[in-house]
Amino acid sequence: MSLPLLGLVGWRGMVGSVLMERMIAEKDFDYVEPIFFSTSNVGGDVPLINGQVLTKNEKKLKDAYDIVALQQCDYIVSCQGGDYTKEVFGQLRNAGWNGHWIDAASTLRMAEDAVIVLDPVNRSVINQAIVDGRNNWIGGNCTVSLMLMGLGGLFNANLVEWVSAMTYQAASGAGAQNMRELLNQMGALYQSVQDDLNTPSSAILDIDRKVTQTLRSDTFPKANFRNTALAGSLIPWIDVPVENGQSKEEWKGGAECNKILGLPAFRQPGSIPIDGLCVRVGAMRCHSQGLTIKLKKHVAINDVEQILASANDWVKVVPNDREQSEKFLTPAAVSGTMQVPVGRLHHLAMGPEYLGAFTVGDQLLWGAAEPLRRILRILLEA
Ligand SMILES: NC(=O)C1=CN([C@@H]2O[C@H](COP(=O)(O)OP(=O)(O)OC[C@H]3O[C@@H](n4cnc5c(N)ncnc54)[C@H](OP(=O)(O)O)[C@@H]3O)[C@@H](O)[C@H]2O)C=CC1
Ligand SMILES: N[C@@H](CC(=O)OP(=O)(O)O)C(=O)O
Repeated sequence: MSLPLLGLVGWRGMVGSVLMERMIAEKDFDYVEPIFFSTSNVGGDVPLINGQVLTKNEKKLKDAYDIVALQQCDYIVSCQGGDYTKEVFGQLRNAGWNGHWIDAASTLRMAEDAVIVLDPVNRSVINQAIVDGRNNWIGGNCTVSLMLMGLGGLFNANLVEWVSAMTYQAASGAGAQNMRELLNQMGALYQSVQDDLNTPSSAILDIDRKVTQTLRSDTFPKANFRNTALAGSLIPWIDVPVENGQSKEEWKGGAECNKILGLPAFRQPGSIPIDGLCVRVGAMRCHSQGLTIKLKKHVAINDVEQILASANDWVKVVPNDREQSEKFLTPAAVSGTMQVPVGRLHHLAMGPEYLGAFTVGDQLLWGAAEPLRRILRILLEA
């Protein structure tokens, strides 16, 4: 029996590469015949992924803008970005293609017929959409998905009145070039004071003065971060401005969370207010979030921990203890892993229903690639 055809677009980018690794690890290619598309190397050889040729028949890269070629696919997964989706998706549907479109880009997320996929949190929404014959499946914003992976238990138990999320987002969310630039910035700072650091008697305020001069100098590498330093600093704005003083990244918190949970649209009666400030920090690929959660009632911390821990297989409750927080609740500990630790759980001074929490997650795994490969498997098994 022939396998369903899976078109892969954007497989060599940063998100796409993480997706490929995860699909190989989970043996997803045993269930599909992949067809690799390219926007830049049409006719080139299909890639070796982890040393393997994954295609059984098609050995050349197809044109990612060739609607007829795309139409042959039963499923298309795109990690190519929003501009590609804007250009191709409408043409494909207008040409009568009714296969499953699975996409990492934000373009279609809020479209009425699109489902934002995060199955450990919204499997019931996905199941209903399958019954309804939906075929547009979009991965959520990384910050949103990671918050829901961490806090899903409280939302599912209908305990959340509102959430304020203060984020600490990694350079990877801005793209591969930004990760490189962050490291170049770190290197430039180090170089500017290398001799002083090697001299134990040097004065720390002199070192600091040189670092600040370097941060502000015209030659500091910062083109990708819109001429702003990230290393040794932070950037309190992510993505374009929208209404109400929010950045688009902040708007996504409310808009996407409510949609993922199957609740009324953000700011409509019955939706959960979710808002905060999104900040870029010098982490590589883990987004962290400091959360203030107003619960609908007081819930004992032991019960909160139990509700959170039992929500999915990846959330890990870290006891609110200094050593364990330092060891397990950091980007350094979580990077490259599937775990989503949540900790610093305690009632806040504002009152017994106010809960403080901190969560960390890899924004390329649960924040981008993993929900896509999981919806593919769900659809293949449906
Ligand atoms: N970065 C993130 O955190 C997240 C991104 N997304 C979405 O995923 C999309 C893709 O993001 P991301 O993977 O970071 O983008 P990349 O820039 O890493 O890759 C996008 C495409 O750029 C082309 N490309 C050109 N030069 C290179 C190169 N040197 N190495 C690899 N690819 C290259 C490839 O297309 P081709 O092979 O056709 O030339 C590739 O598919 C985003 O636009 C966004 O919509 C979603 C969630 C999180
Ligand atoms: N905006 C996110 C990354 C991202 O790609 O988000 P989205 O998938 O919503 O465009 C960040 O900067 O960390």
